[in-house]
Amino acid sequence: MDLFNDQPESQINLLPHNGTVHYYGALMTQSEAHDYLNKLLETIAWKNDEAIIFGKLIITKRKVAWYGDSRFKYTYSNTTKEALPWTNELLQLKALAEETTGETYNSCLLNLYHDGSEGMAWHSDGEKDLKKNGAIASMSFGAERKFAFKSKHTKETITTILQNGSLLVMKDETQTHWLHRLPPTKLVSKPRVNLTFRTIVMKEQP
Ligand SMILES: O=C(O)CCC(=O)C(=O)O
Ligand SMILES: [Fe+2]
Repeated sequence: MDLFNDQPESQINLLPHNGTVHYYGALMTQSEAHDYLNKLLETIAWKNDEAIIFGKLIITKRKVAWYGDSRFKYTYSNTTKEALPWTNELLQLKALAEETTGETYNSCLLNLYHDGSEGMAWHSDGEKDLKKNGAIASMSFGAERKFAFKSKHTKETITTILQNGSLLVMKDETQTHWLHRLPPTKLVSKPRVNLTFRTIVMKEQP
C-alpha cells in the first residue's frame, strides 16, 4: 500500500484505458515461492516449444507445458497441444489464483525461461479457443523479470516487474487492445517459471 493512495495495490488498474490489469505482488513468502519453483522444475513435463512462423518450424529455447481440466486441445502459433492432467502443485496454485482474483480457470500454460536471454515477443493472448475477454492469471516464480504492455492504438507502453511468487491478472478488453511481452535482459542469469491460468471454451472436441 502506498501512503498517499488508499487503494490497495491490487485495485489499481495498470492500464490507462481499454483493458484491466491488476498486480497483486507476492502472494506467499519468498521461501515458499522458491519451493514452488523447485517443485515445478522437477515435476512439470517441460518441452521446447514449437511454432510455425511464415511456414517455417521454429523450436524455442524456452520450454513450455500445458495442463488442464480434461484433455483439452489448444491451438496457438499454428501448433496444437493436448493438455496433461493437473499436478498437485498446479491445483494448489490454481486455487490460490481463483481465490485471489475471484475468477475460475480450467487450464494453464507454463513457460520456463532458463535465464534472461530467453523472453517472449510482443503478442496478445486472443486465440479463438480462449473465452472472449476472460481473465488470464499470471503467476511468476524465480528470477524477477520486467513485463511490458503496449497499446495497439497509441503505442504507449506500461512496464511492471513480476516478483517471485507474484500474481498479475489481465482481463476485460486487454487482449483486444494491448500487446504484452517479456523482454530479454542481460541482467538475469537465473531461471523463471511463469504460469498463465486461462479459460478454454468447451467445444466439440474430436
Ligand atoms: O512469462 C510471462 O510472464 C508471460 C507469458 C505469456 O505472455 C504467455 O504465456 O502468453
Ligand atoms: Fe501472453
